[in-house]
Amino acid sequence: MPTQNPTVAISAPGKVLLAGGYLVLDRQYTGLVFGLSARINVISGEIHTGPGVQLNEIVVDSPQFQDAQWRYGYHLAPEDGGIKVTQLQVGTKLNANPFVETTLSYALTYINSKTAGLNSPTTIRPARLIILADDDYYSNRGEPQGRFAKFPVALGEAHKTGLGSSAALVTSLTASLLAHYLPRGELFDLASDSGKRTLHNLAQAAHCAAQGKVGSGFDVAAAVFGSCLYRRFSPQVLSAVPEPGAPGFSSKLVEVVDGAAWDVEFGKDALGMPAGVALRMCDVDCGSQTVGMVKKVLSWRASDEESSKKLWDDLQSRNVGLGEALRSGKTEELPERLRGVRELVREMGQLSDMPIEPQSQTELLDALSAVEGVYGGVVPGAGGFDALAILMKDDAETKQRVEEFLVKWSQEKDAKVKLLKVKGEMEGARRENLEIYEGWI
Ligand SMILES: Nc1ncnc2c1ncn2[C@@H]1O[C@H](COP(=O)(O)OP(=O)(O)OP(=O)(O)O)[C@@H](O)[C@H]1O
Ligand SMILES: C[C@@](O)(CCOP(=O)(O)O)CC(=O)O
Repeated sequence: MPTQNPTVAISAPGKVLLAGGYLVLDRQYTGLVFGLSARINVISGEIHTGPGVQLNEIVVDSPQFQDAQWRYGYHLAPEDGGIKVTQLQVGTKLNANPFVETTLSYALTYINSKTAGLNSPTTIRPARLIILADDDYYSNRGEPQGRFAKFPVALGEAHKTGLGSSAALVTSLTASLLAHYLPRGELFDLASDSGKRTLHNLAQAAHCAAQGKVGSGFDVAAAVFGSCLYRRFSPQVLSAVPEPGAPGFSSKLVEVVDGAAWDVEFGKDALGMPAGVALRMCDVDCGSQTVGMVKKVLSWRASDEESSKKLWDDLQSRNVGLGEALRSGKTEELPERLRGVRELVREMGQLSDMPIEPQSQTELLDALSAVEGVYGGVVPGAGGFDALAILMKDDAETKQRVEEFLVKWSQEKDAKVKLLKVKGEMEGARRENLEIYEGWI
């Protein structure tokens, strides 16, 4: 009788790129990356074949959202194509989820190769995976149920707050599959450095494939390792991986994931958060189109290499100074260092004709920075209208002052600005105990 695969729960944090947006796309520069306490959780468990469940079927549920279930068949593709995953049509709806589907193809192919002695899809038994997201990932949430809110809408209609749900999802889903099918201590142990590296490499490959572009990967790095001083991997590390199911996909994927070409750096000791200081996120209920912004800024950089290099070098130096002040606990330096970073970010926006720190965000940041107990803040990552990142004293009085200020600001400006529950945190992906999901699994 085959042994049961263990029911496993793994969570991964969201992300905020406090400093280094755009620069971190180039390996010459680094980014101050913080994990966030808003986590994406994936619980894996067996499903028993029976009426309605095919022999080779994996079901993925996102029970917080309406109609959010994806069912997949899978088979071993010929010519070393790995495990090919195909979404099964249920009724008339076939709402694809590229992040889930691509992650299944990549992780199951890697897993199958690692149990290659059997070289049969039966080593990958049917499973059910449940995705639960802390509610700060989306603005329009319904009734909270413990850490997890029920959302009154379909996933596609949820207002994202830009905390990196896709990277956290791909990471926790990858880790859950690895832990479910490769028992801990034999071929995969998330608690070990080698296990985290395997998870990072596999999740980066899947996330970049699902997104259809190779970003810097800081978001997956945060999901795996938590807060760190991040230097991206060389894009060509992933360039030779074929499509899932294509000849040679399996061998190439395993060669890349297990290979030594990953020149990525995660300076865990190079970044920290001083005691008594909290990184908080301020949602402006809007959002940004990162891809278009990146294209415009990089086009400016290419068109004006000399002055853009000087600006980026100066900004890198100010970003490093901010990271140093945080690591060493020099909170008295934070206001000036945050102002210095913002000044060059605004200049980059002006020169590239891309409002990285739009006027309305400038006004809000300046006003917030004047609230007692607030050190300052930035438009993180690509900037625009995603949630702001602010550094403030980690005490109830400051939190109350900030929330009162935001209520007043929202009324005066006819805006919807609120402090999210989420906080910066150092830890990356981790196993969770099942009891925190009571009522959901
Ligand atoms: N709870 C969830 N269940 C299933 N899929 C999810 C869930 N949350 C996010 N996703 C997947 O991730 C996608 C959102 O990723 P996207 O890259 O657009 O934004 P993000 O990663 O949340 O934020 P950012 O702007 O920081 O990248 C959704 O379209 C969906 O495919
Ligand atoms: C602009 C960029 O440097 C950061 C994007 O950050 P965010 O998605 O806005 O949180 C792109 C990248 O690093 O992949």
